[in-house]
Amino acid sequence: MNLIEYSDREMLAMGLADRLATVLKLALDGHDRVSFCVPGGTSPGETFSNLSGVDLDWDRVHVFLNDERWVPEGHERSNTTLLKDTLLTDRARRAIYVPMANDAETPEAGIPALEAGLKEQLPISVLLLGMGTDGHTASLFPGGDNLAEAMAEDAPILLPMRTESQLEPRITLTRRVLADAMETHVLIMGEEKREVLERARRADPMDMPIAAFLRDADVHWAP
Ligand SMILES: O=C(O)[C@H](O)[C@@H](O)[C@H](O)[C@H](O)COP(=O)(O)O
Repeated sequence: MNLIEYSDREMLAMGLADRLATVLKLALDGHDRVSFCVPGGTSPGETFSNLSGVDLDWDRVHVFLNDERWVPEGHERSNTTLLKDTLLTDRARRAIYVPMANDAETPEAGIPALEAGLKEQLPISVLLLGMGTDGHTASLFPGGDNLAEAMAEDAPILLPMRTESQLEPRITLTRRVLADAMETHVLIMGEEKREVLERARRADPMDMPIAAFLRDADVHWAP
């Protein structure tokens, strides 16, 4: 793991956007198209806004989420809405959005169509992950009802995930899909998450799923 510390959150949002732009450019130099997989939640908004203004061949960049909360688009907890409002705007409006949500009633009903679209995006070229204070990443939650299946080597691309700590059902890319990424960056902010990160470095991924992705990752942190 490579830890990159920034003096504050604004510097992180600038530095991380810059780093992601560089790795996306490098990937675009070597490939006709690249896939860029990003988290939802509250942390990445400013980084996304900075990145959206970068001059890149966005029309060759396929963007999708790590995971989604099963709520309608436009809902305040919709990661898709966050992505469209903060990243897929400005220059990055030309990027190709790959859906991680649809209007099916349940995750189980929605997943087959989403998997069909995601299949051709793998392996992920550039992966950005977030982390929760319980050590979850994407929607790989400690204690999640499908965690064992989602962490397995033979997991499907996507699985539903339900857990008591979360209001609504989720869908998540599984461990093997995320772990296959060519390049992994993790975004965390605040002292509490820094302590969680230190614990996660020695943890069993079934207890703290972020542990499965740290070894080769660049972790970007600000207080
Ligand atoms: O939908 C989500 O919530 C995520 O994609 C999730 O894995 C997130 O990255 C972490 O929970 C951190 O969330 P915060 O940035 O809100 O702390």
